[in-house]
Amino acid sequence: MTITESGPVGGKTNSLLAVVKIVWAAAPGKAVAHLSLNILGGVLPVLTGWLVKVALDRLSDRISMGELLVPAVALAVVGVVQAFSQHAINYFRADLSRVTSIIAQGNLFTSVNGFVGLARLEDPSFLDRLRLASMSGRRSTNEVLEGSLGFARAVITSIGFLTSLTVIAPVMAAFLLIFAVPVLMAELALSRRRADMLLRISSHERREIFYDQLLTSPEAAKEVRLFGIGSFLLRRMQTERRHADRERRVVDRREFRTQSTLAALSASISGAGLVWALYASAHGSLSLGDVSIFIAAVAGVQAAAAALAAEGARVHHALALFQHYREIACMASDLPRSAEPAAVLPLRRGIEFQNVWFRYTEDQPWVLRGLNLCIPEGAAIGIVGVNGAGKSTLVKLLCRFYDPGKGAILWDGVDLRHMSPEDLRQRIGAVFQDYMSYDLSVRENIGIGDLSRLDDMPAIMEAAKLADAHETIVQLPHGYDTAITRIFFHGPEDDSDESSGVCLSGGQAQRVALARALLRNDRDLLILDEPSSGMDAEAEHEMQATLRVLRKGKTSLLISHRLGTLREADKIVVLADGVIAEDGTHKELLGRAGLYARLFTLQSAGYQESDDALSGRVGP
Ligand SMILES: Nc1ncnc2c1ncn2[C@@H]1O[C@H](COP(=O)(O)OP(=O)(O)OP(=O)(O)O)[C@@H](O)[C@H]1O
Repeated sequence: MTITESGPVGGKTNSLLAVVKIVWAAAPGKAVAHLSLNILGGVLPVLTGWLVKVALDRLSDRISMGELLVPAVALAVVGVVQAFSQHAINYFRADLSRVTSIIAQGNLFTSVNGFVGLARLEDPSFLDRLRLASMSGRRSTNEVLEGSLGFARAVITSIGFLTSLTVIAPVMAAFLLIFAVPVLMAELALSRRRADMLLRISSHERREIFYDQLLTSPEAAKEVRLFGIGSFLLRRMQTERRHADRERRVVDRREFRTQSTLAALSASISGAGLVWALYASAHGSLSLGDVSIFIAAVAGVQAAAAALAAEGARVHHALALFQHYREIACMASDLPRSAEPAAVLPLRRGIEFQNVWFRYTEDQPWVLRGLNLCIPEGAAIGIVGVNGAGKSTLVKLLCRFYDPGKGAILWDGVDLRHMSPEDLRQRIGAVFQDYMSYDLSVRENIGIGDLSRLDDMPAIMEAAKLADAHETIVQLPHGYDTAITRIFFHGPEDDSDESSGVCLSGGQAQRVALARALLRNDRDLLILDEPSSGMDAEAEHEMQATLRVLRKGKTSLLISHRLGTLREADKIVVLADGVIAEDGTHKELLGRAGLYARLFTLQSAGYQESDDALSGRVGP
């Protein structure tokens, strides 16, 4: 990651403008109403102070009841407006928070979805930032908005009271004004420290969440219990929490020391001022009304100065977090996008890897070292190699989840980098080795293979039949509408209390994933990375027979460790040390007595030893 603290999105002023933009886009009318109410909220305390002074002065002058009525009624009206406006402010605050956070969330995840590749999502420092960005996208717009309005309110109130105080006690006004400066500076420094601390503890918090999920997820529960690692994981989780808490405590202590010292100083100043005002009143130089406005103004200025510092710090802190949000929301794609992408036409000649070198990061070894591979249109290619040989990496490069470090991958002669990644992926159907099972209904689990056919039941059922999943699905409690879930009762859309979600077996879930890929069977390239690894012998046998028919005449890549499933491929490619060690048909490779022949012989021997009777059916 090359993002600096200030980021490529400008400073805090730009972030403030970005918040204003979001708020304005979300609800301009409500934003104006909220702003007006906050300005009113700043003026009303000063108005109340002056009305009390007028009322007290008139009372001590023993004037008529009629003249007293004016400030009394005005005070009552101001009280009513103040009470109403506070509730209206609360309402607009909550509503603006809702509408702005939905826009911020949309912007953030639109940006993340726009990343072409996977590398950022595999980078821990990016994930830390993303977590902070997601948190601040939800909260910081509101924090910045409310903090700024609170700050504006405090400025108005303090100007009003300071002006009042200047009339009665100019020295006191100057004293309070000077004192507000260090308070503000101290609060800003504290908020900067808090924002830095949050970034520092982010990796501890992420690890804590990881252990938390391990301790509560049904997937991990079996091993956690069998190996008895619950308390080991708990200890690790709490170690992470303690690390984060240590950092938090340091900042809390500093805040406590600074804020309590400033509060004590502030109380001493107002105490001294009060003694002076009472003394001046006793000697006749201040009226009763003057004393009341003096007390209100000193308390008001101090409260406003504290609010200024607190709201300023709040805005500063929220803007610091909001920077993470903006950096990610404004981030360009990780892999370059062509300004004028070439059209991705149906495959006619084939796909070619030309001297492809690839490593995941610059400090890791090369996985592919000058790979040259041709996948002719219409050919069924099998890929073989020991664990870690780079088979899945090759597939990920084909889908352009990464770009080669050197060399190029060509689709009918056009470099994948010159195409729109979305258009390219539209032409590919795939089952990945680490396939997903979504907590959605079976229909949706298959339908998301081609969103345009999400409700096309005949097509979904056809894909399920091809993947040999149909018979299992129709026996589920709600057939294709049954949710595959352990998190939600029915599915994320419908979380009512009565459970009818099911948990599929590994092989059944793999068939659903295969059906999802086969819904895209009309695509130009079908990638199958260990598509039947979790299936029983008979199911795998039938599955391979189906796939053989489906792959006939179609461009496809099949990766499998069970070499028997690749026998009928047009060409088998053996990967080793980042290049093609050998290639040819099954027969040719066996005849060459190389790596393929050795692996195949080892597997055949294993099957024959285990059960000669079955070897004809489920051999490698
Ligand atoms: N996301 C990643 N980040 C860093 N290294 C990775 C990543 N994925 C794979 N690797 C590394 O790249 C190498 C090739 O991995 P790959 O998954 O392509 O192997 P494979 O041939 O598919 O292995 P297997 O047969 O075990 O599935 C391995 O050394 C692996 O550790």
